[in-house]
Amino acid sequence: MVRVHVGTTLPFPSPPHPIRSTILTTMSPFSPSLLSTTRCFSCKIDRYTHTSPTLGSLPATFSVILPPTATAAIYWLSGLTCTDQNFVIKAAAASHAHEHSVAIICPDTSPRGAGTPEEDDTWDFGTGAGFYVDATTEPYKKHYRMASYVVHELPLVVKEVLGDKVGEAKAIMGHSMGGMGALSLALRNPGLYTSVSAFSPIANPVNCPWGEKCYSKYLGENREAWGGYDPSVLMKKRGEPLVSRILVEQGGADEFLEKQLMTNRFMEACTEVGQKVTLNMAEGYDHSYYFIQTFIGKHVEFHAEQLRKAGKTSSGGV
Ligand SMILES: N[C@@H](CCC(=O)N[C@@H](CSC=O)C(=O)NCC(=O)O)C(=O)O
Repeated sequence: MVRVHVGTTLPFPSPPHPIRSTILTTMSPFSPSLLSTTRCFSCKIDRYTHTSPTLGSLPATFSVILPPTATAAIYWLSGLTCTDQNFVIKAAAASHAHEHSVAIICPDTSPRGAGTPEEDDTWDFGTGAGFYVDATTEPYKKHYRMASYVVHELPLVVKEVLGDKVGEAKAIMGHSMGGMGALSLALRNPGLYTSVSAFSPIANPVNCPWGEKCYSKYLGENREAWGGYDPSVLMKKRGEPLVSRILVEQGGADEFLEKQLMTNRFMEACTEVGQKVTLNMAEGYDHSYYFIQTFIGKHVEFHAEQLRKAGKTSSGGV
């Protein structure tokens, strides 16, 4: 096989010369491959695996709901215990993706097989509980880097498998730990996501048992550092609105609301800085995917509208 470094001048005409394209593809550090493909409404539901340099060279998996007319993408971040598939199977989002011509990209919730202490002992730490942070402590910091994975690496892999189909424009949404991740990553990267929404987010992780358990291990005992991944702390620290409006969906019968989620803390932070936020308290709904399935159409429509208004462009992030 001919090996070349990206950037080397090749003795071939410019793309789309097929030989040149083939050679550059073999140089990818991600080596993505399609695990499965199926169809739902007009959408393809594709599942990919790839090598993830960001996650310490472990294999990573993600799913894509892809309507043929998609021109932009919404990233969906799932909650504790999920893989890339919970949303695809349980949220019934394909008809909405089809209706609004947006792709939905679903990453996994943690690295898998990192081999770090206690990662498979409990459901709310380690595997399935990456919390969308970049760990700073040993031995987690080599693999537990879901913030950088979602913000930096995954869009590159998506571009590699979809080409320019969904462009650069991105929105982000998520559930519970993933709702927290969506809000935090949007706040950490102003301008990167055109819009942000959350279902039952863990709104103030530095002050709840799930957050305390994970952040003390991933980020160490200095609680100041935890605030870098806390939507309420980040919003207050920012001191001004992030986007024109944030959408939050919260079940009134959610079993985790008082002890873990504390949605009111995020609402208070938004009020303090003048951030417009719409909180829909949905009476009778719990924390499950039945709740998500009920309201996902509204969120896809919200993001599609913001992406359209933004003219499908956004700037790079940190
Ligand atoms: N231990 C239980 C509860 C786990 C749970 O409810 N997980 C939620 C997210 S909670 C916050 O991030 C979830 O989305 N579960 C997946 C699903 O498909 O419902 C358990 O293990 O079930």
